[in-house]
Amino acid sequence: MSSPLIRIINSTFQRTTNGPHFFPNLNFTLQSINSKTPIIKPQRWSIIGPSNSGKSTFLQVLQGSHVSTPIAGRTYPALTEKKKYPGSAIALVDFSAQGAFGESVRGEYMSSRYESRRGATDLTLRQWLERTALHLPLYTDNFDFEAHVATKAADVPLEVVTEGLKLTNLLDQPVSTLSNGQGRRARIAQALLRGVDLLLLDEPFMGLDPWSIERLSGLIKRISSPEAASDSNKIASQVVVTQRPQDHLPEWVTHIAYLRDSKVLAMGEREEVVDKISERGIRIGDGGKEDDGILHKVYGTGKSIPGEAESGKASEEKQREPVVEMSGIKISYRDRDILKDFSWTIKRGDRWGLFGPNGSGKTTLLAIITSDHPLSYSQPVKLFGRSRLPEKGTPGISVFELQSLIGHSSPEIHQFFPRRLSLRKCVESSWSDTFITKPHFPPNGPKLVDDIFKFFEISPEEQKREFGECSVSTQRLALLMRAVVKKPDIVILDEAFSGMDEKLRDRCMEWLEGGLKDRQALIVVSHLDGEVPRVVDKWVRLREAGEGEGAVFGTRS
Ligand SMILES: Nc1ncnc2c1ncn2[C@@H]1O[C@H](COP(=O)(O)OP(=O)(O)OP(=O)(O)O)[C@@H](O)[C@H]1O
Repeated sequence: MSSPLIRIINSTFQRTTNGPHFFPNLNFTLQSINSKTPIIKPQRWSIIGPSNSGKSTFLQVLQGSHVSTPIAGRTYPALTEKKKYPGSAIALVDFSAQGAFGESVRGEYMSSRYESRRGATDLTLRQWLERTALHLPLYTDNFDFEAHVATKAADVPLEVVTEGLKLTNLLDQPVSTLSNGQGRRARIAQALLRGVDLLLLDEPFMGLDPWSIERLSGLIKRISSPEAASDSNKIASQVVVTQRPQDHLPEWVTHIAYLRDSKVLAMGEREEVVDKISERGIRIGDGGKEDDGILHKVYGTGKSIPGEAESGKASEEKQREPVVEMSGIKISYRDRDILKDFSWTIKRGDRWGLFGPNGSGKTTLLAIITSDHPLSYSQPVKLFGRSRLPEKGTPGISVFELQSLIGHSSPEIHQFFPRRLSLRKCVESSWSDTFITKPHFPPNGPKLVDDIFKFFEISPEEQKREFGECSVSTQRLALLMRAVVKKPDIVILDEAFSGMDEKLRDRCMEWLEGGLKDRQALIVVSHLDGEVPRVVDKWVRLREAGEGEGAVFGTRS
């Protein structure tokens, strides 16, 4: 029998010796798979719980963080045998909104993501992976990185990892320009390159398209198999993931710990825990998968209509004013076409879903609408009937005008939103020129803010809480409220519900169903059916480079 990788016996944890206790009397064992005594059935754990239940903290405990009482209650027998320390043998990859790439993006806001001339400190994916895998500094003057990388090999070949994560053709791209999903895959590649024994992945599937989920899921299964552990040419690492109760439960998960309020509600073999938890009325898995959902139609075999979506009520359709008119957009980076001859008209009252795999150009298109993309000046796009630059005596539409007409929530805004602002100030910043400048309230502004907080039952006391202190679920809610509160003509919800608890998400859906006015247009981006509001009735699906020509349009009905 091999020694366990982690053994926790009847231990309780604290952040500091005077701080509150969590996971009281925890017992947890993770068997190790190694080449000498392979165990037949690998243990693959999923730590499940709603937002704020302590999932990330649980991973930190496994990693060796936080004070354990008794100190000797938490040990790493298999690592000790190999003379390894948890710090070097265990990697925790969390995709928390801030600092996804550490120093390499240095607080640049999204408009800079699209600029072609980049600073010397902006690393390519290859440089970033090589430097972090070899524990080199990211930037140092007068240091010959190339020579250093050439003489030192990483524990695991770069190509093997990047191939497995579909990153090979992105290696020469600056890391700061990777799409959300690409960035997540890059973070996992970075950890794998370090050749760790245990990979702790905090919500790894969030924001990934169905194909990337399948690929990553397959990779996790492969690297954590006894076959990989016994073959020195293969990448091998045990894996523990966290997920929300409603997320799809991968078939390879063998063990579950279900958490609530930093306590373990049930722990053990998969089926046992699923049964035990369902007795309490909690459902695990498959909340985001609906066979009759809109995404089934978008990506499935359902018929789609090439060209612009048709509406049955043609005359009514004609009367509604367009708020966005794109005719023949073309975006390419170096030799890669992202969007080619793309046309799209969004009218008042439209409820659009914008779908497509990671990296297909959804965020880029939205950045053209919000004018965060420099190409919004030169591309054939009209916003509210006007171009960005003056045209035939008609003045161009300014960034400030656009800001007042558009409400926007996105992972990028989440990433850069100031953590010190209160929830109330976050929502009020809907009327500000920047996140932190004073809002230009209309007369009914404060009342609109009061009303929306009332709808979501957030008391004046709770409104004073700092954004950074709140759970990711509450942060996402605050950003959604910020996007909709001023009742803008265009509401853009880019993955606005990812990281949100199911109950809160449903309440947001209710708000959208009752709260949106006919003059408002809605654009939603999501990779999960459960996160597409029912009001969305039209869709456009982009394709990834090399996946086929052109976008496809369709309707829900
Ligand atoms: N400056 C740049 N240089 C090269 N490629 C870029 C640049 N900026 C963006 N890209 C690429 O453009 C493509 C579109 O990115 P975008 O963020 O719009 O995709 P997305 O559909 O929103 O993806 P996700 O679902 O992962 O958020 C990606 O492949 C990205 O790597």
